[in-house]
Amino acid sequence: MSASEYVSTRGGVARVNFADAVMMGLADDGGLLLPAAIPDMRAQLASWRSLSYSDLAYAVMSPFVGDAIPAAALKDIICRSYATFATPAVVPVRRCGRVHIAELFHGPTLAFKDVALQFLGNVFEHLLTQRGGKLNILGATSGDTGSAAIHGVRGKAGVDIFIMFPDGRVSPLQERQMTTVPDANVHCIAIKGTFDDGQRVLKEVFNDLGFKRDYQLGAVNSVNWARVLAQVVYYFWSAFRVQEATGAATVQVSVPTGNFGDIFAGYIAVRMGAPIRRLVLATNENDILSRFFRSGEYSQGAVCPTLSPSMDIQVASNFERYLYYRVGENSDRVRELMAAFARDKKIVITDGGDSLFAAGRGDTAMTIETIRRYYAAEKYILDPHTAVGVAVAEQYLGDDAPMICLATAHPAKFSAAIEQALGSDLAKHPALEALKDLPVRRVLLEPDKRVIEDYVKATV
Ligand SMILES: Cc1ncc(COP(=O)(O)O)c(C=O)c1O
Ligand SMILES: N[C@@H](CCOP(=O)(O)O)C(=O)O
Repeated sequence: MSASEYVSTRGGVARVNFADAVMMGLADDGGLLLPAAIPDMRAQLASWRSLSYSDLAYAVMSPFVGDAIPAAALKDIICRSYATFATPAVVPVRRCGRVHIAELFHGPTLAFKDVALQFLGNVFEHLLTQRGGKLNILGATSGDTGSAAIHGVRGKAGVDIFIMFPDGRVSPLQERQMTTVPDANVHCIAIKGTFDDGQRVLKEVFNDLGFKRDYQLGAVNSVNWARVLAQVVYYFWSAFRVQEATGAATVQVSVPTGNFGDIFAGYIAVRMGAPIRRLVLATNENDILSRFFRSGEYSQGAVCPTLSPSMDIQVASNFERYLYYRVGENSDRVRELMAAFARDKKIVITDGGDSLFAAGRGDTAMTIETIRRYYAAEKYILDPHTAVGVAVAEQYLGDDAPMICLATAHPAKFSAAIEQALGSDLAKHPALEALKDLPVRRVLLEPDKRVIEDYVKATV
């Protein structure tokens, strides 16, 4: 079995290579694609420690790409993708009080999504050049994926991008990062509903295989394996940086979580041999995932708006990928469980749990208190999502494995939350200030499969 061949969590798709997996996005049987094998890279760790971010990205990702993209082209794609970041380190890691912050927000749209979406945009461009044809990307966002995906493909030949976002439920600056982009291939759709409604419609449209084929649909959400793969890299990177700084044998990583994409990348990194002892899963009040890891029950509640809007998610797309491993790579069992969840909005796993994960919930009061405390003690401004991760991480400090907290967005994207916590909007970023007076383009539509398909048909 090979890491560069892909299977579906639901077992209904013939094996495909990396290029076909990227173009397929959501698996054609409604499941999610995963590599047929995860390579054990422990023997390589010593030589990986001294690599630059781009060289490490090549080392981590190339076994999963195989011969679908020639080595020189893959290296070029990776270098161009990370040259757009504001710092040569790409992901700087800094000590901040009792934790280490891995800053994932130095890309063009100031959120961790850029790490994967700069890469995916360039992979799409490469594959379209090789294969010909065009691509109509359909995505759903709770705030950050949308603008990162748009900036990954804006102005690229042969690509149109349609992004659905929940009207009134993303921050004003997140919305402007999407709707002020003037390129003719960018189409922003505010939907009357929540992110979960958008993600449901996204999957319904991708499961309409005739429409998917006729309109050459492509996926930028973390249903696309390339998204997860590019995120695996920074788990190794930040673990190495903290090991250098502290001499620790292993680290812990705290991940603010919504759609389970980011922390699932951490899970893959651990399976590859990353020196990570524990993954700390942190949610806001939308706590379906933290409840699952504490109790075994995965049960859907109503989406609740919070100060960390990008994590206002109840149905976590990548949970199905994790479930596949949790039930012993048994796709029949995954199909049964997903059917049960669709029917009952609940599944229960009674296998005694997974000791790799710890989980907790950081609510609004904890988010505000954590932002205040870090500003007072460290003069460091945490964005509200990162603050959720830090608040939960603090419950797991104290053993000899240092704690890395993934900083998933720049605080300037969430000025209302920063103002609420610190009394005034202390976090500004010139790239965001520049958007304030630009004209916006958006349509407002119902979160309905037919409505979205008709809009795509009428636009392309
Ligand atoms: C700023 C921010 N933090 C955390 C998350 C949660 O990441 P994931 O959905 O991969 O769990 C998101 C959204 O994905 C986000 O935009
Ligand atoms: N928080 C995300 C939600 C979409 O998640 P994805 O990782 O599946 O793209 C966002 O910011 O849009």
